[in-house]
Amino acid sequence: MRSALELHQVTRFHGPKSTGVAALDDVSLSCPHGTWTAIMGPSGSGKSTLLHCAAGLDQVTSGRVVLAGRDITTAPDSVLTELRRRTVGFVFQNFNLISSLTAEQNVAFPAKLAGVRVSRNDVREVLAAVGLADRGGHRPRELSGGQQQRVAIARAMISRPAVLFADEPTGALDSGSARTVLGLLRHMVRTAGQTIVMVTHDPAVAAGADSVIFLADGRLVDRLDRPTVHDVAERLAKLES
Ligand SMILES: Nc1ncnc2c1ncn2[C@@H]1O[C@H](COP(=O)(O)OP(=O)(O)OP(=O)(O)O)[C@@H](O)[C@H]1O
Repeated sequence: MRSALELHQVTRFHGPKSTGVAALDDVSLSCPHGTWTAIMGPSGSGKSTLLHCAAGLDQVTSGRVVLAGRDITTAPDSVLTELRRRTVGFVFQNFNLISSLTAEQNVAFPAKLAGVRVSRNDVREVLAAVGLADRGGHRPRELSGGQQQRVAIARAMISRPAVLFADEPTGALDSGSARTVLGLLRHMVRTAGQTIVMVTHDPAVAAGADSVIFLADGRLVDRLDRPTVHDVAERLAKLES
């Protein structure tokens, strides 16, 4: 099976070589299509840097990144911009919805900005898929945190991204809403074959994924397939001690 995302010996250095920091150090990783990968590790271990390099938001110092079959390592800005619009989707901790726009308008807005035509039907379909068919006319303040995050997921999904990147997608949610959002992500992987790459600090969230990779000091140091909350928490505690 071809991978949706591949990192080959990726290093990302910040600052001058003598005094700088290797935020990522020789990381190789393959995420097959239709799988959900969680990235964990202590604070400062390189999780966000990995996500940003994988999504084409940051450039690697050495190594290669192949996203949806395309080597993006040395791609020019114009290609990366196009890629961000059409090939990847992003979901962040704080939803990043526009408060003056309705849920439907929020979902359609980035696509419109990118000059991509989306029909009202497309918007309604994707909102229905996240269980918000009856909330399209509501503004963010009229929605719960979990509902706002589901609007953000619908917004990311409308371009049918090859990879959905999520940075602490449940970090701002109560446990009930977090469960709903995680259930939705699981459903997207299982029924639509969506590929997800997610950063989280929470073992219970990581245990929803198919695999968990662990970073420490920029290096990929461990991996769990079919993770349980207990196993994830134990491995993480070992890295943090
Ligand atoms: N722009 C930058 N300039 C210099 N150092 C940086 C820069 N960005 C990140 N770093 C360093 O690279 C390392 C990895 O940072 P990164 O944000 O990827 O870690 P993280 O695992 O996501 O951390 P956290 O869990 O605290 O968000 C850290 O030591 C950080 O200080």
